[in-house]
Amino acid sequence: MFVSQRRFILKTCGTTTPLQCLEPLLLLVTKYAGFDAVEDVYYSRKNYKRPELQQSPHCNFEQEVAVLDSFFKDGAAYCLGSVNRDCWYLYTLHPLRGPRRGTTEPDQTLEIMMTDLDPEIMSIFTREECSSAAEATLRSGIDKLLPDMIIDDYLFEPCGYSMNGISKTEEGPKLASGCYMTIHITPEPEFSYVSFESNVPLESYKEVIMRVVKTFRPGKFVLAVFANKTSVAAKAPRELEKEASFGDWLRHDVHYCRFKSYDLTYALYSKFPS
Ligand SMILES: C[S@@+](CC[C@H](N)C(=O)[O-])C[C@H]1O[C@@H](n2cnc3c(N)ncnc32)[C@H](O)[C@@H]1O
Repeated sequence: MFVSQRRFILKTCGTTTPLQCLEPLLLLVTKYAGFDAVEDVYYSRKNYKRPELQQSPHCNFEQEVAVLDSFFKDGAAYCLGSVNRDCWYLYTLHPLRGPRRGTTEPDQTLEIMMTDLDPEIMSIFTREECSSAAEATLRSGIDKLLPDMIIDDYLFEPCGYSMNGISKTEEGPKLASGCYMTIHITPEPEFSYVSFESNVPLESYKEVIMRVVKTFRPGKFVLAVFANKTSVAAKAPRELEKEASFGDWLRHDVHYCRFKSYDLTYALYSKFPS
């Protein structure tokens, strides 16, 4: 969970039920932070491998949307990608119509959702191979993905890895202060999955994406890149729309979307025919 002055970011996994925190979260924000309106919401996830194992309302996106709609009156739900294969669901407020309240401070997000990962790399994220999270961070090269990050990492027993990073604010940072990156790794070969997310402001994400996919070597990955008009990354969604490959990974699907103040590109790449 990342908390900043005007925003919460919650990332969960497994069979957690993040939408159930909406009501208490909104109450707490009103009571303790004095905010009286929600400026925007981004609820997103990749399609599940085994949706039937989830708990309500997360077994299907329609149920999730119904819960979100009960809180927000101007929400819009999207599915990008192929509904019978790989896709990515998004619920957000203020699609294209209506006045937008609040500020338009620069904002951008890069998400890379990777599946079918190289077992040799995945073995790093087990207690058998590494005795500490710090060792796994160094051996995998996670520490080199973005410069100047203070990393809080965790290696699960017997396997699994999570890290949260915040950019350093002193020593003349190469990155803007307050940037985050977060990586979560499920190394089990039957359902291996790695998610990477960051709000680092860059004009182009091509190099970071290449570093990330070379580090984890997925068979397949989904990209989602958001940027608003005031961001240095404003042109990044358009740039990625044109990117037919990343090294050995070929693109199989792409969508470019325009929202009121954000542009978004979704794309699916794989090493094999999809
Ligand atoms: C990356 S973790 C989930 C991370 C979660 N978002 C977090 O930071 O708490 C998922 C991987 O860790 C393993 N794991 C081991 N113990 C776990 C636990 N107590 N909770 C969640 N995952 C666990 C799972 O088998 C899976 O490979």
